[in-house]
Amino acid sequence: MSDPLLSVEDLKTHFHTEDGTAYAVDGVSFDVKQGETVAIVGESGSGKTVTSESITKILDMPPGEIVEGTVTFDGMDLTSMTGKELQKIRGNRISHIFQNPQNGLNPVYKVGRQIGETLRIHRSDMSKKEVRRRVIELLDETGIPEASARVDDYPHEFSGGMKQRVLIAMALACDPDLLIADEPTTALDVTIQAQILRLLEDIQEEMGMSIIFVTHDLGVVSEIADRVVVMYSGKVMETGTVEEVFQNPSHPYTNALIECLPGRGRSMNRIPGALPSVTNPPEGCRFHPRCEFATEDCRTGDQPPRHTIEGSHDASCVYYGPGYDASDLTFDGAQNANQQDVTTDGGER
Ligand SMILES: Nc1ncnc2c1ncn2[C@@H]1O[C@H](COP(=O)(O)OP(=O)(O)OP(=O)(O)O)[C@@H](O)[C@H]1O
Ligand code: NI
Repeated sequence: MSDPLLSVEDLKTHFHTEDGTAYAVDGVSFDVKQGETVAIVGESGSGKTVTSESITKILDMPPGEIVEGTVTFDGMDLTSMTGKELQKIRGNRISHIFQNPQNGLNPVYKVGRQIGETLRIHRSDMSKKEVRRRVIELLDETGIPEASARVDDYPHEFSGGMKQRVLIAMALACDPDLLIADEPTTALDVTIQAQILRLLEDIQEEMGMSIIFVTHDLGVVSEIADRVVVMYSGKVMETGTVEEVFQNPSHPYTNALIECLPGRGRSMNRIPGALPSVTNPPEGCRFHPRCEFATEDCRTGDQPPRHTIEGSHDASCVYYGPGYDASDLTFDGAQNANQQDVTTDGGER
């Protein structure tokens, strides 16, 4: 089997704040294979953005610091690279798109010029004419009508959804191996969200890049991802393929997230209880204070190891380890969790 394109191993990204150390990402490991979409999912504050921004080190450091771990991309360790070396990778081999398309564009420059900028930096052998032609092509590919005219428009002349398309065009300009999309549809209305998701799927099919898709919305995950990384309080709770995780949610946290989907299980809107403090997280499993199955073992020591359930499916829960019987995790509404089609509507807060 070939090596994964990206391998994040035991990543710890902490912030030094006035209130102490914030353990935002605290020992996260996962792989992304060539051409696959991996969704990072979890409630607000679980460390999804910090994880994804640690990959290319676009975090503010300080106050952030990668205190441990490695990020291996195509055989290179990104964590030990200099800023200059990383600049050659960002926007070129790994590009990011973000939640708010407003912030990604400079209001004073035409969109075509802004997309072309990426090409001028990373593809300096291209002529002005070639850059313009490629920019129009990119706008066209990302579904902007009359691309050859819109290339000379300013950002304010585009709607929110169209701005996000422009930013996707910019991210794709250099044909990246990995696209990191952090809640790219959250700021858009529901119909536009669906269009942008479809666009990303189409583009991936055509270009074959890998995608890391960050979202708090499990409904979106089942539509777009191949594999899922469920995060909670800076830790990975469960990973597996979309089928494995949706048909057989194994960590009580994942199950609770699925129960929160509209029309599911107990139909609660949110998991009862609050996220733990980021500066003073609980011992043991970080989810134990909210977990109805927690035992003494869950309340002490470190986060439990990620026990394999089957294939690539694992869960960081003592019930899958020695001395426990996983069938004691009697999830309410587990039978409902077998239905595969989950809709995107209603998932947003
Ligand atoms: N610059 C910073 N300084 C201090 N703490 C930070 C900083 N950036 C993030 N954090 C903390 O790190 C934790 C993880 O934040 P992160 O943004 O990764 O969460 P998230 O899972 O992406 O949430 P959301 O769904 O709201 O985007 C949070 O508790 C946050 O307060
Ligand atoms: Ni985030």
